[in-house]
Amino acid sequence: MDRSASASIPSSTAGAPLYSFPIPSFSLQGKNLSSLFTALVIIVSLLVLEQAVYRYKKKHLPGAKWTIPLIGKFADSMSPSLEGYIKQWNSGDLSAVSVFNIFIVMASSNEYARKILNSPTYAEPCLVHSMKQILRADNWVFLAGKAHVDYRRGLNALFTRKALGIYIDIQESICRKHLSRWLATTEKTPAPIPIMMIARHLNMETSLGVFCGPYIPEEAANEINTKYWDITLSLELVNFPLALPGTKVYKAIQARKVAMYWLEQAAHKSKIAMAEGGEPACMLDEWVTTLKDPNYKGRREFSDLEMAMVIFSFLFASQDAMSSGLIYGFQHLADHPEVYSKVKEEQDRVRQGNFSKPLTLEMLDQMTYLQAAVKESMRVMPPVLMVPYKATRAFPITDNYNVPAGSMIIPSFYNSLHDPEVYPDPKSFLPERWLDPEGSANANPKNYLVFGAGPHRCIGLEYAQTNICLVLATAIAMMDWEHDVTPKSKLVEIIATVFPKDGCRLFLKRRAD
Ligand code: HEM
Repeated sequence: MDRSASASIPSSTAGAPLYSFPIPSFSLQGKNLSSLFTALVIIVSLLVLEQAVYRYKKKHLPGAKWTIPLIGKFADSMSPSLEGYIKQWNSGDLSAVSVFNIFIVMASSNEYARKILNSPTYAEPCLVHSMKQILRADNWVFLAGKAHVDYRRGLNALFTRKALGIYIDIQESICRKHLSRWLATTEKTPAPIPIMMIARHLNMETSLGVFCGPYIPEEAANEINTKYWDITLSLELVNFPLALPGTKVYKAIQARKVAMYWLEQAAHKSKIAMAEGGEPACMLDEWVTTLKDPNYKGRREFSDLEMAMVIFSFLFASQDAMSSGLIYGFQHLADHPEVYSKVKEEQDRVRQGNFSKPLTLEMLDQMTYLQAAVKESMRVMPPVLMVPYKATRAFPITDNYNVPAGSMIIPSFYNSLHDPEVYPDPKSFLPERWLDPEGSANANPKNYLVFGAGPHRCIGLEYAQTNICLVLATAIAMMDWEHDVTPKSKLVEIIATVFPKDGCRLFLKRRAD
């Protein structure tokens, strides 16, 4: 038995000298020395190999010459900043970083961003690393090639003009309900309110209302809304690799389970309601009805689980991006009184002074200035800054650079949307640039990457634009707002998408007329 002090005295013994902790003793002789030496050689070799592989993959691309061992730029990816990204994008049309030994190529120019989005043979969306765990690996969004094209074709029926016409009443009534609550809050305490979280709630209830209609009770919508924040928080470029209890990904998976429970129930109820001859009143109903149409060509049977996964993918794609678009819509209008008053004049004209008349798609079509303002708001501050793709094979992106197979390759949209050749004075919020059909903004639609491009281009883009216009039009019908500008208003918080750092604080006042 070892009688040495270090082996026998527990470390918690009061008064025990520091040296008496049970530190494993290495006798620096013979076999132990050679094991230690071997271990050191292996570690150093692995570290050298790591650097060599990074340098080999990076070649001449701009980026750090060396990568921080094991973690790379993990710390930066934990607290991303728009300024940091802009610096990276401006360092070259293509640039390299490594995080947790995932080699990442950032593409900032319009040419390369579009090339990635339009090259399904070489690259496919990988969203962020954790997404397969959160969305489930069998979610349709992870399909590739023909399987993806066919599946998506069936879903297009949910975003036709006819379908959008069904959704509009739901959108408007939920919007009016929420805006009335916002006003009631400020009437109690006339302080400015940060709209970030309440706009997210409005958006969540609208999405669930549009997607699932009466089949999701309000308590469920509230529960999903609260839990969903865990999903948003988990959307980091690179997460801790294991979904252990307590990690962000683990919490996000629990939140998905709650949402999926309600969505599956909703799919089931919609099928029953439509089988009983009900009229379509939401997206699920529209889908179930389309599948029964004798002229419909495509797969006809979808289980409740499959339908729930599709609806969850829509929720996932829309909750953060749409909330960001909405919040900056409010902020940009408040910060530009000349634009705000033109939007108000247009509302008066289109609604002919009747602000309680229900909105229709035709009325929204006539709000061309508001549409331009919404388009411009998302150009200045694109909700989605970039979309991570993965190189499925060596991708010859330029004549002298192949993105190595297995790398992350991230097209970013910011530089395309701030190209001074296409959008003169790119940082300024100028809706007028969209009013001239011959102007450079309209002449270069390839630069407007707010909704991506290629086979994975946002399927919900018309619905999204309509909804942001509808919320702002309804808000103008019900209230006036002013921005409580703080030192953080112009700073950008990146939590999956972009938000003003102070949560966009607004003074709200019920419209007098
Ligand atoms: C302002 C709001 C929105 C923005 C800025 C936005 C932006 C985007 C972007 C950038 C992509 C990736 C495109 C690509 O890889 O090329 C995308 C994909 C997608 N979006 Fe949206 N989106 C918004 C709202 C919505 C809504 C409301 C829905 C559904 C109702 C939706 C559903 C989807 C889906 C399903 C995809 C993946 C499509 C596929 O892989 O085929 N999005 N969106």
